[in-house]
Amino acid sequence: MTAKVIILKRKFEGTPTLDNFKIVEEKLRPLQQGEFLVEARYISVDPYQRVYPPKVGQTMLSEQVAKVIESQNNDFPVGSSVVGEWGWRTHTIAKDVAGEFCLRKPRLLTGYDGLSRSLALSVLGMPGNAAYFGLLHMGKPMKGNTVVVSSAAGGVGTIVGQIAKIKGCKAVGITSSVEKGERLVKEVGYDHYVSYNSKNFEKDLSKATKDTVHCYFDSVGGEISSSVLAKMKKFGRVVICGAISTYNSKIKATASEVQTTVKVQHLVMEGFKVTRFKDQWDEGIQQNLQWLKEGRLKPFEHIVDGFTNTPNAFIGMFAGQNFGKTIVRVG
Ligand SMILES: NC(=O)C1=CN([C@@H]2O[C@H](COP(=O)(O)OP(=O)(O)OC[C@H]3O[C@@H](n4cnc5c(N)ncnc54)[C@H](OP(=O)(O)O)[C@@H]3O)[C@@H](O)[C@H]2O)C=CC1
Ligand SMILES: CCCCCC(=O)/C=C/[C@H]1[C@H](O)CC(=O)[C@@H]1CCCCCCC(=O)O
Repeated sequence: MTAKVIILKRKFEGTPTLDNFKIVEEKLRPLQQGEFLVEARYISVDPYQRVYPPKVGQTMLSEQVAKVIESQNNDFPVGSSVVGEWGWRTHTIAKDVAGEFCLRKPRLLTGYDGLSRSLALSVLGMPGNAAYFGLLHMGKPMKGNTVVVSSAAGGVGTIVGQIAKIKGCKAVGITSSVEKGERLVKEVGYDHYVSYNSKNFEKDLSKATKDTVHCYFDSVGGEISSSVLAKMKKFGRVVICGAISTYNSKIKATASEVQTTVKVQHLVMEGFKVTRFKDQWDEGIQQNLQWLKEGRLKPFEHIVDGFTNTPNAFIGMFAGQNFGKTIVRVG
């Protein structure tokens, strides 16, 4: 068996380009006891792969949903579907990770009858839990609150907006264009959208929020966030999920002055990495699954076909080509 593997050929500098990646072939040896051979079905591309890249020459990191096609491990029989951290590669000799549940441990996908297994990389996986725990544990949205979400049309943002609505809030989504904004309202259920590329951004944001933001779920940072912070209500909560507007910057971003607003408005600003919730992981997955089955949570996935298109999917995500979670469907 020969695997196709995408490695980091050149260190990222600025926005990723095709030249950062190389596809190589790797001949796989026969399985040993305890191992199983997985064939990728869906590969996740995520902003963190830009922030925490592998060393040059090594495989791009990521989770994937795969099928077991050969096995020397009774816990992972041939034909089963698994999610695991195998990176941008078509085939992998996998083994279990000793000990308790962790995100590095291969997990069998069960209970997916009638559902696409790609959901394990979106609503029923890491982005779903970032939305669930980030909004509910830190954003603490209360009925009637106005919740603003940046990168609202993305993998995490499409879920945050829906959970905010489930909790009885008014949801305002920020995105790059009118087209994506209209989809946020019509398809996702946001009450309003604001395009950060509009020359009336400040005015539009004021109108959509009535200058009263109780909770800001921030995935972008930078100037967009300065504008939202200026509209926070006293004792508001700011959840720092990410800062994608800075990830491709060649100059290290310095902190802008938020102290005055945070002080004057008595804001609580809290950041998180979703891995912090590993001990409660299943709570988020099960709640999102229940909402999905009840039709209260809709999955939004931007599916890109073909393994060799994985770098394009990654690059496209930074250019905002996605609506929902970017996932590569292999083969
Ligand atoms: N804290 C945690 O544990 C986790 C954090 N994250 C973070 O959440 C954020 C969203 O991740 P994810 O949902 O996977 O990705 P998305 O699906 O949201 O994709 C990225 C989006 O970012 C937007 N974007 C790109 N460049 C800029 C820019 N310069 N300014 C504003 N928006 C920009 C684009 O949308 P648009 O067209 O609207 O510009 C693009 O679609 C990231 O910051 C990521 O690092 C994700 C998972 C877990
Ligand atoms: C905590 C960031 C570590 C990044 C590198 C890494 O170890 C990735 C681990 C992922 C694992 O494959 C399954 C996951 O869910 C992990 C990613 C968690 C991402 C958290 C931070 C995301 C961000 O800042 O965009």
